[in-house]
Amino acid sequence: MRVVTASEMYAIDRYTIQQIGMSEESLMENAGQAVATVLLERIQPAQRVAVLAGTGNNGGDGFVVARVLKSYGYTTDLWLIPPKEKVKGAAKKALEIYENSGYEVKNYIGNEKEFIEQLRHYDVIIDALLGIGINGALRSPYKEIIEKVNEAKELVVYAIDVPSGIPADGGAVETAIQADVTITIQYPKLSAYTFPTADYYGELIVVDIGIPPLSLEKNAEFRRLWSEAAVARTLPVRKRSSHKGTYGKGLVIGGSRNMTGAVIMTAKAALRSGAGLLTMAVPDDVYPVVATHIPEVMYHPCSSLNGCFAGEIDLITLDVDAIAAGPGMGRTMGAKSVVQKVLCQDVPVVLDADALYFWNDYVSIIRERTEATILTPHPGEMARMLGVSIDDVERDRFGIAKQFAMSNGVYLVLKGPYTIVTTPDGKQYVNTSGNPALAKGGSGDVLTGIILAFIMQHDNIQEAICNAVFVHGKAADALVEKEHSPMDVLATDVIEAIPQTLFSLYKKGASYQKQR
Ligand SMILES: NC(=O)C1=CN([C@@H]2O[C@H](COP(=O)(O)OP(=O)(O)OC[C@H]3O[C@@H](n4cnc5c(N)ncnc54)[C@H](OP(=O)(O)O)[C@@H]3O)[C@@H](O)[C@H]2O)[C@H](O)CC1
Ligand SMILES: [K+]
Repeated sequence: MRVVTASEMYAIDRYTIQQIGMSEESLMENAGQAVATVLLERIQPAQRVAVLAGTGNNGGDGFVVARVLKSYGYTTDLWLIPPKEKVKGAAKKALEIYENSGYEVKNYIGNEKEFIEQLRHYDVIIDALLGIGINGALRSPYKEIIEKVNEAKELVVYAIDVPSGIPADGGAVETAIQADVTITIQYPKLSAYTFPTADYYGELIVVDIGIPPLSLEKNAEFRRLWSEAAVARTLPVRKRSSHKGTYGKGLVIGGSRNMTGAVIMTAKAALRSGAGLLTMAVPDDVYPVVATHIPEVMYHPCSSLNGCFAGEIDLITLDVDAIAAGPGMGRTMGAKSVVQKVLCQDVPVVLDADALYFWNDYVSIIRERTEATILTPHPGEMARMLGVSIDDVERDRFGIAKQFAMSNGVYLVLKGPYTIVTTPDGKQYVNTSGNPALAKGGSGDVLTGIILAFIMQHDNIQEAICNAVFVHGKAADALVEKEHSPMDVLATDVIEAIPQTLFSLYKKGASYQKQR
């Protein structure tokens, strides 16, 4: 499933109309019919419905929906918010068809009191006030109407395309429809995957209105959801002839006197995710503590200074296939020097946490690298690396991630709800698993371990990273679906949930694995 911006959606519409030859009216009819099909399955015949329609084509979709619901015998009122003369183009045509079918329009203007009075008699509101054409802060009377609808908590609200008031591309929200369900036309919009806007969508349902894929390919950048089906399809298959070396020799670098747990979690997660052989490089001061925790790894104690890396690491003798550096290593000059040495190795490198701290000192080395560099910042780290505020990052997660990945030639994993993976050529993948249980210290360390293990087992780095992000979120989902609440889940619980998650994904992918 692809995700689009408002301007891409308009370009897709234009192309479909002008180059492919579908009429605007038929697209609107398809949109209204597709939305109505969902509504007919969900709304009970005894429920009273109000369709609230605005000036634009979102209102036009609403006219079609109101007509279909009435044709099926539903008690439905169509409230037209602007004066009728303001309705133009395809929406005007849809309104004519509605009226020619013998159905009545209720005008908001002049009947404001009646509207407010009626509101409490409805069970269901269909929000066709504003779609992707919203510009600037909400104007009267839309603002007041939306506030009244939101106040009536007993109403079930279905929004068409986007909850009215939400900017399609995401950003700050002052007033917007708080939908129970949003039925999006053809492709989800960015704001369904950024915050705070995503919180207004409720359940998201996408309906197809028959726009050919060619219109999308010609007019939209590559941005897609990475779902369970994609993971099941792309998980690597273990060959019967394989041995421990087949799945890579990985190196995890991290730890310091104050933070011994992070690197242990990274290593455990990597082992649970299929790393063939794993070595941990830790400051020799903390080696005795770390070594008691994991019997399955080899160790490479490094010289330490005040409990942290002193700066030396002998990477030549280690001979590894991929490296993850950062968890708990501290923000010292010694740590910086170790990371710089790591980046000079000709193997894929994952940098997380403290390894991102001295970003400006690494940029030039990273741009010269030929093997993959994978960075996994959370929004706070991303903001620091760019010298902007966290709000700036959150407001434009997609844009910022793309610009950063392309200009530095890295794979960027911008963490958060709906983690975005961006490849060096700017393709973007939105993760669809995970829940607030992951908003806890240690989550990122676990993800780094899974990524390290997956990039060693898969020859496609993008698929490996996307799958790792998905498995991490899915393991947390599995925990809260069974005996955990989102509050009590620990990062170590997530590691323990990796086996069942992989087990179920492999089962789902069994048919693909046979085909390969
Ligand atoms: N392929 C598709 O996706 C299709 C989508 N359809 C639907 O069309 C809308 C987009 O339609 P559009 O007419 O471009 O935009 P809106 O419906 O959102 O309405 C824009 C008008 O709303 C007024 N406006 C804008 N900003 C504000 C504001 N801040 N406050 C109040 N009002 C605002 C403005 O009108 P004025 O005359 O009042 O200036 C805009 O003109 C899309 O979301 C889908 O639902 C098609 O039906 C089928 C194809
Ligand atoms: K809407």
